[in-house]
Amino acid sequence: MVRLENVGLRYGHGPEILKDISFVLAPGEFRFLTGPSGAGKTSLLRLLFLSMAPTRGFMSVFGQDTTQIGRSDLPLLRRRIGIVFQEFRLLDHLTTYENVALPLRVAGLAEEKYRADVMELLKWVGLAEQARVMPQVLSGGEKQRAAIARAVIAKPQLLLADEPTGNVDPALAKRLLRLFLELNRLGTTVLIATHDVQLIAQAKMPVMTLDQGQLRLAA
Ligand SMILES: Nc1ncnc2c1ncn2[C@@H]1O[C@H](COP(=O)(O)OP(=O)(O)OP(=O)(O)O)[C@@H](O)[C@H]1O
Repeated sequence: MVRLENVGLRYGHGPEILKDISFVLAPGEFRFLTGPSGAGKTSLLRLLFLSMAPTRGFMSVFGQDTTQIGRSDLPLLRRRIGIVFQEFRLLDHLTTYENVALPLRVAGLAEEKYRADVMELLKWVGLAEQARVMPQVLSGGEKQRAAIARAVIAKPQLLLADEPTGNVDPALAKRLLRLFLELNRLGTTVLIATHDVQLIAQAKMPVMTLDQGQLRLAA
């Protein structure tokens, strides 16, 4: 699904912030990515979402060498990835419902085919009442849940999530974890960057730790 070999990353002429990162994420795996603030977790997710290219090393996503992926290939490849950004990135001109439904609309599905699924997922993440409101009026935790719902609605092959429980209480975090685990059970490969030790303890899934740009894998 994902392979990195001795990947390094620097921003401009700055210091190398990811150093010799090597790991394989096999199809169907569920892993956490943790590490201190500034360790490079978001940067690693940016690489996997193909928002940036490594400055050295080899990387492949869905079996494709990322240096061979052209700009025009990106939209189709990204449709296979669900992503929860730390800053949510909801579209301001769409309602919560429309934001969550967007991946299905983009995939060409007719609304009558997905309306019930979107409403059910909104209910599951506790946003049924907010379906018709615009993102500006949502709280931080509500925005986060909308972003998660949008990332999982199309059952992507790969789910990348950056601090997906950073804005919700422990009970909701537990509920969201169930959503990620269920998605994984249905076949999605999952990588979650988080500081949430409770979440990691509950999931009992492998943890990769980034420290000063270097990766350690702990069981
Ligand atoms: N666009 C950028 N330009 C220059 N430096 C950047 C950029 N984005 C991140 N960095 C630097 O890269 C390093 C890693 O940042 P990154 O956001 O990947 O860490 P993180 O582990 O996700 O941190 P946090 O847990 O606080 O979100 C930091 O030193 C940061 O200042």
